[in-house]
Amino acid sequence: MQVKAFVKPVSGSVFCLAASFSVSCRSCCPTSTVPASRCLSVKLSNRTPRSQQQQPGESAAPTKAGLIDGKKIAEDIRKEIAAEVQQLQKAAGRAPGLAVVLVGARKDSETYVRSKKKACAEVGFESFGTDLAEDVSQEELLRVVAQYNADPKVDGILVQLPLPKHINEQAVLDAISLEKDVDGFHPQNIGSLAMRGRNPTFVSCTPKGCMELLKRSGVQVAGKTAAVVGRSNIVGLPAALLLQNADATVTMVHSRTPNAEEVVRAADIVIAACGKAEMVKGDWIKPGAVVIDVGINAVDDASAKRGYRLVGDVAFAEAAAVASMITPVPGGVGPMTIAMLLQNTLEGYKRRVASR
Ligand SMILES: Nc1nc2c(c(=O)[nH]1)N[C@@H](CN(C=O)c1ccc(C(=O)N[C@@H](CCC(=O)O)C(=O)O)cc1)CN2
Ligand SMILES: [Mg+2]
Repeated sequence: MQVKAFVKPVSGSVFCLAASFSVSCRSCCPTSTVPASRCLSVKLSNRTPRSQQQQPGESAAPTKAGLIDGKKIAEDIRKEIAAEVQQLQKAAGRAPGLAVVLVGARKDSETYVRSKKKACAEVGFESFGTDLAEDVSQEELLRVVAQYNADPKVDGILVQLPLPKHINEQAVLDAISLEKDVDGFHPQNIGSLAMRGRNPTFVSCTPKGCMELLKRSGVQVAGKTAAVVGRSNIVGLPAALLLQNADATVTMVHSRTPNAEEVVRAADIVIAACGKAEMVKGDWIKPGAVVIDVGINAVDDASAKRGYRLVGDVAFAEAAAVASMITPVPGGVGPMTIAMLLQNTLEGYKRRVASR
């Protein structure tokens, strides 16, 4: 079996799965603490002339994939944001502000909202929160959104999804001011993404996080073939548009695609966001492809502490044996969603401060 080395300098986040390192060496990452003598990447790249080495996303013989460490990349981004906030807030006279609206008591939503507020505190943002009962009226929810739209201390607003069935979700998302739509779910933001020459005010966090993972892992997107599995407004559609805007040739795969496996197998870059546990199998993956797994699915596991474990939309072990790089679940795309939310809020803050 040919084992490939990473040759492009990448952030401290793609690490050698085969060598079981949790951080990479300095040839992979300038800030890494692993000595080069222990790094599989270095050993292998010493063997092959640089010009002959395979780039991430280019096809080659089967290989052990490098892990794209979203948790570490998200941490790096939070540090960058914290440093920028420190610099900006004195002149601005206030910190960036994010308002988080939670409806009901879903455990997962409560966890995500808590994580978002914690992340705000970590980077020096002010967070505002409104928790509403499961049976809140749409009118009351819209009133809360309108209040935050008018609040000068609030740069970003998000309503945690999913919402209870009796609420018209799209009507609520449409009510968030375009300038504060840090989730990027407003139809005008998605529409602008689809049009050449128009930039959205905000790009939705999960697809933006996928692109950031590719960028910080040294994956060249331009000229590559990409498959996006899933066509949701929140992830699949914007992810496909972002890849296309980055000059990839993109095919979307969904439940009515007759030749899904074939389409995915032709792709240099795969973004899996179909919400079905381990649906994308190892033999769907083109050797050397880069795999970004958006799925977070809980599967029963009596041996796990919580009684379940999380898996992605990709059969990880099988795909990792074929891909050149892959994101894990957990610790891949998930943490990037919150890092991108912070980045969007900072962008909104900077625009609002500059326009005063
Ligand atoms: N208004 C929004 N609602 C929802 C969004 C969103 O972007 N905006 N996305 C998801 C939930 N979500 C953030 O809200 C989110 C999901 C997962 C993670 C994450 O870091 N997951 C961890 C695993 C966590 C665990 O152990 O359970 C990981 O993948 O490593 C962060 C944010 C739906 N709603
Ligand atoms: Mg556009």
